[in-house]
Amino acid sequence: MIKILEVNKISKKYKNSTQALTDVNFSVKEGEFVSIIGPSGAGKSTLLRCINRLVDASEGEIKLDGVNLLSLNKRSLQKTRVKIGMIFQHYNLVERLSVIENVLHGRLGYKNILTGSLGIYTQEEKRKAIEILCSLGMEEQIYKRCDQLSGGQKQRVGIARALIQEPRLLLCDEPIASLDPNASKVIMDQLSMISKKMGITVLVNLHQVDVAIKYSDTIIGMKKGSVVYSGSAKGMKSETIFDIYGSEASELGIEIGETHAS
Ligand SMILES: Nc1ncnc2c1ncn2[C@@H]1O[C@H](COP(=O)(O)OP(=O)(O)OP(=O)(O)O)[C@@H](O)[C@H]1O
Repeated sequence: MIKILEVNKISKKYKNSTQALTDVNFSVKEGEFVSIIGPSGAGKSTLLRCINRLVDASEGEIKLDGVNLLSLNKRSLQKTRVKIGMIFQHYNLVERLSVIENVLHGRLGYKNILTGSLGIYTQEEKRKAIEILCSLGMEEQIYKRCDQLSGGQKQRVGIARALIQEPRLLLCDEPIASLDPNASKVIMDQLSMISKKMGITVLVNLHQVDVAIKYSDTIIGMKKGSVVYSGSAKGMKSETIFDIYGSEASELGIEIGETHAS
């Protein structure tokens, strides 16, 4: 399978001297479902943010389809960024706008300043927005304001907004951290469908190790800014989880055998 993403020797030091990432290396294949796990402060969010350049890495290269994202100027970056969808823990929606308006915002990367600022979308874009929302079970919410939605519904709007971008890669920063177990399952099932049926590569930060193991092809385990495990989800052993989480591992209460069986 083709490598869609290559992260080579990435380090990030914030201005306050926090070394958030040190020599991070991994690659992701097209259509793969990859979870990044690790304790709080391990660098998971910083890593995702470096990939879409919300944060600039201090060293290294990040290649998407062979193009080093860190070498792109502002204009080229804007063009390439439409290939990267992003989903956030707190959804990042414009709450006073309708569901469909929020979804259409996902097309802004394809617009010029005028059509973008006036919110001018084609009939085809509107049709596509509705089609995506229906495929995510949101047919009854299309014209509702986002502040009338549940957390799980808001996250589905976030997913729809990312999908209408027609991304090659979907980055999800703790997409279920604010959701109850039922809503979390709906979102994880939809992300899995996006990877397996639509062939879009999914890279997701998760705190829930059991969920990561259940849904992922590959797991990247991080600790103190470094990758300490990179391999198949099925190959994860209790010792690996202990290595990643240290004394926190027992508090997570994960029975690895049960997780693999589910
Ligand atoms: N903007 C910032 N400026 C300075 N330091 C930061 C900034 N963002 C994150 N950090 C620090 O970088 C390190 C990694 O943080 P990061 O948020 O990437 O970890 P994380 O694994 O995503 O944590 P969590 O699971 O709690 O979200 C931490 O020490 C954090 O305090």
